[in-house]
Amino acid sequence: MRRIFLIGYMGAGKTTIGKDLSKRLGLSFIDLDCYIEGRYLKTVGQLFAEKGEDTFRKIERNMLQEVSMFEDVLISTGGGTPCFFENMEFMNRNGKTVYLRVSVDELVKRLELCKHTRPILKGHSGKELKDFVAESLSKRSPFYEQASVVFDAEVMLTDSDVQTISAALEKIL
Ligand SMILES: Nc1ncnc2c1ncn2[C@@H]1O[C@H](COP(=O)(O)OP(=O)(O)OP(=O)(O)O)[C@@H](O)[C@H]1O
Ligand SMILES: O=C(O)C1=C[C@@H](O)[C@@H](O)[C@H](O)C1
Ligand SMILES: [Mg+2]
Repeated sequence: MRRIFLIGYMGAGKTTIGKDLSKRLGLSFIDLDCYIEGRYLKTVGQLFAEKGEDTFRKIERNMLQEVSMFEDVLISTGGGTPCFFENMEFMNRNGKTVYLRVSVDELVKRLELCKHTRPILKGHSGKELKDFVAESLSKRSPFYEQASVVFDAEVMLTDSDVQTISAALEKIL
């Protein structure tokens, strides 16, 4: 049985790279944010707005535990998933965790383009966005760094990079 959890900050590429990686490894793909949206028939943004972050985090933990029943699967988590409750420890007990590490400057560049779909960024831009990302990444890093494997995802990963990651993961699965 093989189960991978892809973790990292918003914009690290968990959803983008996860799809490709799962195909190469012959695993089913689940994006935890999409799974939650499908179950609640609401976007993550709507859930934050209507129920608040605390309730979203409880939903996220419950859905994480539910998708972790699946076997031979790659699960792309939400950016905050490893940092609440005992989720990081839970993932390490139930599969291999893979952290996509990206610097603050690169994250800010990517998030400027898609920040409106991430409620936690609260529409910040420019220096405010950079300060926010720097502060929250420093709080979250101790969780992310508990991953079984860390990959540098600073540059747009090419086919051959994803192939290298896939081959490295084959060895530890
Ligand atoms: N390696 C990369 N280089 C440059 N841009 C990237 C890279 N990976 C993803 N992106 C871009 O960054 C944006 C965010 O990527 P993606 O949605 O995969 O991040 P995520 O880690 O799933 O974030 P979230 O935690 O918010 O779900 C997308 O617009 C995507 O095209
Ligand atoms: O980093 C975060 O806290 C989040 C990341 C997204 O994947 C979503 O789960 C949500 O927007 C919260
Ligand atoms: Mg995602």
